[in-house]
Amino acid sequence: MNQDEEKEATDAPEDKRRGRQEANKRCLILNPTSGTADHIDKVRRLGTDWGYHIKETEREGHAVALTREAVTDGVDLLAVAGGDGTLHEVIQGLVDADALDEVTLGVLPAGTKNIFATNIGVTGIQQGFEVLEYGDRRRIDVGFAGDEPFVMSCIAGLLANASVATSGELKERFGSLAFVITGVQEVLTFDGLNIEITVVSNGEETTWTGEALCALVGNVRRFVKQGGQANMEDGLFDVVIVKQMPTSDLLIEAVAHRLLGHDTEHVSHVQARQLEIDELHGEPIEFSLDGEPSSHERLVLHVCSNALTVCVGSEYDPEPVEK
Ligand SMILES: Nc1ncnc2c1ncn2[C@@H]1O[C@H](COP(=O)(O)OP(=O)(O)OP(=O)(O)O)[C@@H](O)[C@H]1O
Repeated sequence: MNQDEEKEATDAPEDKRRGRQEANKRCLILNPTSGTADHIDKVRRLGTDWGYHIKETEREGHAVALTREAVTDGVDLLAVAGGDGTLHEVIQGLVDADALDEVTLGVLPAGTKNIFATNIGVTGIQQGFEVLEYGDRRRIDVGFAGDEPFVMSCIAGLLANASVATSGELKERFGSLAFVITGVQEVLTFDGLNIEITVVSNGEETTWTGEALCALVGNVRRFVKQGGQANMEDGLFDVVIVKQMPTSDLLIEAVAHRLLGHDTEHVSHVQARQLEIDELHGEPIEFSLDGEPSSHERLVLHVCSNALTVCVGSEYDPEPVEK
């Protein structure tokens, strides 16, 4: 019995219904195909116990429309059972309905990677329901790439190709490691990006032009040093530019940066409220927005500060210290 199941076995249903009075209209959007799809019965059962109206997705992109419907229904507590892709669609639905500040959002990790859930201290489905009920509410930043919202990251270049190219089968077998495996395969064939990046930081504009392996823009995720959770409430992106370098240096740089926490020659890190990424030769750049692919020659990114209320677990740290 895992921790989640142990806790579930000791919780009486009447305790579950003793929720917050103010959250009187609740809806749960369930992706029955995410992860290994073994969460369906558990989410349906617990969702009903906790008093949620459950809407199940029937196809790719469906969570956008279901979220818009939930807003029209006047829902004020919205649970998302799925992975990061489902969450991305729900955020898009909230933006479409102009309702980012009208609902309180909680996640029930039922995907493959569940990066967002992990970063806000939600580790299991049962615990996720409890966090929705009793957890702290925090207002986090939402990033926009053009007019498309993202909460975790916008990645251009090598890692975008890797995260998009990672097959469902690989993800199922290897989880997080699948991204690393695909990344190593991709690095051998990747040509690099010819880009200009203009960053607005502390009111000052700085431009970087050159050949890059990738540009990583994190809201919830931090990519430098040991990575981990970024400050999601500071109104700033964590921007990392990894310059083009010989493949043989790449691993050394990655190890120095991630494991040893050293700054390295080929990696620039800056915090910014807004940035523009332009391809210099008019070629489209492949981006990954919260893991979903998109393609642009030019992208303007900005942060909407403290735009979304989310239910966070006790492990969530509003001001994580960079390690
Ligand atoms: N009924 C459905 N049939 C097929 N695809 C669906 C259905 N409902 C949702 N989807 C799609 O499933 C995709 C994957 O969902 P999601 O990203 O949440 O799970 P995951 O890939 O397992 O997890 P993670 O993104 O955390 O690694 C999304 O792109 C979504 O559009």
